[in-house]
Amino acid sequence: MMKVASPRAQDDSITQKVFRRVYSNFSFSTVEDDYNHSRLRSRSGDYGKASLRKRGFEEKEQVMEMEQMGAERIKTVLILMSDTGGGHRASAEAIRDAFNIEFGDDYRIIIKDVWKEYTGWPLNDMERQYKFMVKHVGLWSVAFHGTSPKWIHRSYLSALAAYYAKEIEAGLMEYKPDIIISVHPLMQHIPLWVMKRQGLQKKVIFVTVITDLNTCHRTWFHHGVSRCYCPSKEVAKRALVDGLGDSQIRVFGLPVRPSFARTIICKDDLRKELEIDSNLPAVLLMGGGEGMGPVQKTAQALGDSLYDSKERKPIGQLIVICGRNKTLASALASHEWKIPIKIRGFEKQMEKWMGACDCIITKAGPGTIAEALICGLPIILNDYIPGQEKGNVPYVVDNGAGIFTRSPKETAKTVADWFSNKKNELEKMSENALKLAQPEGVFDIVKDINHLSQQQQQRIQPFNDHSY
Ligand SMILES: CCCCCCCC/C=C\CCCCCCCC(=O)OC[C@H](CO[C@@H]1O[C@H](CO)[C@H](O)[C@H](O)[C@H]1O)OC(=O)CCCCCCC/C=C\CCCCCCCC
Ligand SMILES: O=c1ccn([C@@H]2O[C@H](COP(=O)(O)OP(=O)(O)O)[C@@H](O)[C@H]2O)c(=O)[nH]1
Repeated sequence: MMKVASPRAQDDSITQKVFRRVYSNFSFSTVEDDYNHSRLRSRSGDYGKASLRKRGFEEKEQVMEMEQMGAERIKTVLILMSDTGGGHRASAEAIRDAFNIEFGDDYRIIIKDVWKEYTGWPLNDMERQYKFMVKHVGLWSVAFHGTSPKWIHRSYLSALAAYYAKEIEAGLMEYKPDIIISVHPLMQHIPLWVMKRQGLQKKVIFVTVITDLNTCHRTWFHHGVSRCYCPSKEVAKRALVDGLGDSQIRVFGLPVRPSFARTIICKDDLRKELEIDSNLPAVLLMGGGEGMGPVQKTAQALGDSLYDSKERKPIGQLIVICGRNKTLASALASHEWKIPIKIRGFEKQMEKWMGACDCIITKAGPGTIAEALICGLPIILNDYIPGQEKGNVPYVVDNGAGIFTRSPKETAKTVADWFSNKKNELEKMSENALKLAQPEGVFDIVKDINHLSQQQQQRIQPFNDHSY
């Protein structure tokens, strides 16, 4: 059951609304540059302006007619992401959904991996190379920390930008964005460079939404952005140290899909729907979008610890979400289990699975952590990727929302205790998780972007009034 967000205040009359939009469009489209395109011209052309001036907005019918002719100005938002892990896509989708809920058709949202679609090797192959590197953690650690100095990552990215300049430019310009949102650490430098080359820095709003909770890479912090949305105070401090200004930084939380924030969770109903035993406590075990970390060993240990061999009955049940890791799913399916278990692949409605469970075991992926906090799930972190995920461990543990252990046996014992003689501990951690959660963060982000966009329109408008 979804709680629908209350629609935006509709205090403007339709005439005012159309006036505001037609005028701001016109201003935008009179600026002479390659960026103007036929869609904008036809939406905001001379007919709109002349007719509005002549008739002074007296006849509502004519205004309505103009709206039908396309005077209504839809803004295009291009979200740049890459499927290196599952978190960037989840955050991009969260932002898209929040725009739709808050602003309806006012914004057209496009989510793209411009690298994959428009460039060649190695940029178009990041997913595969990233998977390889994080499997060999030493290699990833060297790459992550070795590219931290600005001069190193800038040189790399400049070389790539120069090599693929035309392709990337074509890729970005195809969508004619009014606003670009990057949710990826490697998607600041090159797009901003393209925008500078095109003279678009003042016309296209560029913002970064950081999807790491603490020890993020320095490529996230680019001085040329209008806003850098930080999910936590820790990240905001790093942004300040890296030279971003107060006016650029906002701390609203990591963007989580509105289905988490705006769904009323009824555990019993969810369990019925998902065909999960309604009487036994349930632990959710996962490892990000790729099913990474010690999932198989942990599942086996839980199979033992959640079975009371004296009473010959289970004291809990296990849900394993393997994501895109098919090998893991089939290995688990071939095992014999003494406790109720569900083994699933990539799930689209994670809010339901989290809502149906009592605690979660996961690697320290920021997306999964932020979602689990919203669902009030105590978290056992059993792994982290060196670099960007390392800081997520103290973020959870120091705030009393979970524990960290790499040992599958210790993990399994902790869950068994939580489900039997340490229920109070589980409850306390659940309360702490809810305190740390920021379910409205994604809405605060899109509202702020909308505000930026309105401010920009107002800046352009006076110039236009003079020029006409
Ligand atoms: C003395 C210097 C030696 C340096 C060695 C140089 C090797 C260069 C090779 C690779 C570059 C590595 C880039 C490191 C910076 C990455 C910044 C970062 O935080 O990346 C994280 C993302 C993944 O996102 C995270 O996923 C997590 C879960 O898995 C979690 O969700 C988290 O929230 C996310 O933030 O990583 C990437 O996207 C990296 C992909 C790069 C791997 C492919 C390498 C080769 C392919 C293309 C070249 C890319 C451009 C190189 C420019 C590097 C400049 C920093
Ligand atoms: O079957 C799955 C497994 C994971 N996820 C989502 O993928 C994201 C994983 O992001 P995280 O930052 O935790 O880790 P990553 O996959 O980036 O390593 C989270 O939003 C999960 O809810 C999902 O939607 N379905």
